[in-house]
Amino acid sequence: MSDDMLLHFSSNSSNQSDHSLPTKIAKLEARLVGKASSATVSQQPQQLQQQPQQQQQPPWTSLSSASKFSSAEDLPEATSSSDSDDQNGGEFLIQANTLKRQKVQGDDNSPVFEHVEVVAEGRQKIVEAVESKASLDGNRRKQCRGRGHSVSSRGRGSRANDQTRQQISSSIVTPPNGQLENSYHKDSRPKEQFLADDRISLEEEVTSLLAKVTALEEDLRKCRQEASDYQNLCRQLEKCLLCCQELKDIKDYDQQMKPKRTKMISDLLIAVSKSERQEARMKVRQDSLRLGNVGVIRAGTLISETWEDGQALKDLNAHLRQLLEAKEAVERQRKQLKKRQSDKGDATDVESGAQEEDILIQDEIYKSRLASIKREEESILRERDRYELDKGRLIREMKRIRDEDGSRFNNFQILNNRFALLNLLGKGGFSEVYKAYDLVEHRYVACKLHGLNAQWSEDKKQSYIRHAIREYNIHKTLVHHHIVRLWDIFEIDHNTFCTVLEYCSGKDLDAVLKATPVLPEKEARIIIVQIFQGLVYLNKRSQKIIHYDLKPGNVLFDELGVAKVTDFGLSKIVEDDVGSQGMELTSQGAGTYWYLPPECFELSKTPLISSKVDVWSAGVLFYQMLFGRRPFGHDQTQERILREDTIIKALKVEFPSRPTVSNEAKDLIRRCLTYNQSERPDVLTIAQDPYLTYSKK
Ligand SMILES: Nc1ncnc2c1ncn2[C@@H]1O[C@H](COP(=O)(O)OP(=O)(O)OP(=O)(O)O)[C@@H](O)[C@H]1O
Repeated sequence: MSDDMLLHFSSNSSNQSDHSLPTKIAKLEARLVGKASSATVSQQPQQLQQQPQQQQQPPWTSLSSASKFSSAEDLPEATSSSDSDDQNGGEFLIQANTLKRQKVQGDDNSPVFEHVEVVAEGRQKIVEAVESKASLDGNRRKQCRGRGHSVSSRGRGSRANDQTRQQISSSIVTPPNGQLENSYHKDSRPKEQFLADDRISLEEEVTSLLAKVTALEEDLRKCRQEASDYQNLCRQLEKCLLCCQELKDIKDYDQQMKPKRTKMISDLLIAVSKSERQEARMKVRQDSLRLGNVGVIRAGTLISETWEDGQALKDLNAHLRQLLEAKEAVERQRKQLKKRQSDKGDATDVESGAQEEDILIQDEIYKSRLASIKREEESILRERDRYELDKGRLIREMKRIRDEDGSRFNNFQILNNRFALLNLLGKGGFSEVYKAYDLVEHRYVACKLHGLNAQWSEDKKQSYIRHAIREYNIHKTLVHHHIVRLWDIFEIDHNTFCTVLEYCSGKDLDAVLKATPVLPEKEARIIIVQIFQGLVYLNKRSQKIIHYDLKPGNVLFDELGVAKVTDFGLSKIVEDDVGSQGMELTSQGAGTYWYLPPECFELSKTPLISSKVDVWSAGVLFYQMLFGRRPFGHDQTQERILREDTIIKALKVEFPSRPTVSNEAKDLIRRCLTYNQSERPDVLTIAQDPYLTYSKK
């Protein structure tokens, strides 16, 4: 039995049965032969060194033993790096067996192990011989090993370098048995040739090892960088955690303080609103002294309200009467003068010449006086117009105050734990609109409180709510600069719900036109352009919308004068399957008749409508801004418009001679008020009109 077989046997005897031994040896040999190819060149010198010993023993036996012993230097790494001989190849199996052999040797000095020692000596010699040859490249090799060791003492690189070192060791001093055996038998080249080959091989190996070491060093550098990054991250994380804690503390504090803060804000808002209410009432009192007041007339059991003019109007009217009297007196004098002039025929030439000049001068005086009276009269008439406007505003403000006083929401409630109601902005058909403050978003809003009449049937209430929800569903999706935003909707009680709208602090267009019935064309133009921009938005959505209720009261202004369209209560969603003629108008009769087109008054069949309804309404609005009156049925009531078919007869629009308005503006109005629906442009077409664009020419 060879040394190798013995060693193998002894090392495996504790945990393997004898019958596996031949198989293992065969396997081992096969591996050694298989692995030899890469190490062949480097192993050749060893083979040469070992030749004397091999004369007494089969060559593979002693060499394989030598291999085993040389591997023992790296034993800890070898044993720890793997426990699978399939993975590590034959030489690793041999190393493991060597360890076990040493253990057995300590226990028992059998002749087998004496023999092994001899072989070990032989192996030592081979190692020395190889090392002395390798010393040709010694410095580089040392450098390589030195670097390997320095790296091996640290982290991840250490394991890699251990492997490298093991490779160095095994590749230099542990040639596989089969390979050496083959070389021994087949290779008969001169020694120098082997040495040279060995040197080249070692150099190559060293180069490759150096490259590996460099790669490992790079790995190490990256690891260090990663470690340092990780530390930085940890520090940042700590800071973040601290910040989070602080933030949490602040949030907790904020939460604690929130009710207090909310109370403070709402108290302040209430105080401001109360003083605004007082101021408003004081102003109404003062104005009514000057402008007039609402009085009550009793006629039997009937009590009705009437307007009693104030002192300002009385004074103006007295002044006008005086002027009229003065004018009449001057005109009487002028008549007499003219009579004197016609009577002068009897007088002498001299007398006649003097009288004529006198009459002419006198007449000039009267004419001049009349002109001055006229000027005064005009001025007083202008004042009276102003008075009428002030009176209208006063009446509206009085009504607002009365509505506010009568409202059940006038005591600064906070709705939905969020909206602090302040002062009443106005009252519509079925709603009250309050200025309010959003305590969550911290902005002013308009809360529209829809009250259902308690007397209404459940059906009517449900229908109203359905209608409002429909309006909400349309309106809430609209986000545009020229459309009032709808923020929220919620129920207040069984009979009341609230919609929350963007607050527009300016007047609505209705109030603007009541204060200034005629707007300069420039101002009217920019307003209509904004309205059309809103309409274009409504018609460019995937779900097109017809507003259907465009009128001055539904155009609001924010604090910067930006116009915004509101009130989508009558608006219609144009469904995808609607034909080119438009959708059916199911809510005929609704809307404000001055602003609706002829097709909406069609009675013979269900009218088909489209965005052209809004084009007509915008045309009416623009006309009204420019000329101070509506083009059709201006002085008529809604009921009369319907009765007299005013709009159905509105075939052609006429323009007053004054004020002067540009032809472009008139053309736009004519296009908007095209009687025939099929010929009238729709919103997207009319929006292309050059008058509605401001691009530089
Ligand atoms: N978002 C808002 N911002 C500021 N004021 C508003 C807002 N919405 C409405 N108002 C004002 O509230 C008042 C009442 O508005 P509302 O829409 O209820 O009246 P209306 O249009 O006259 O009535 P109706 O809608 O029943 O015809 C008006 O003076 C209007 O200017």
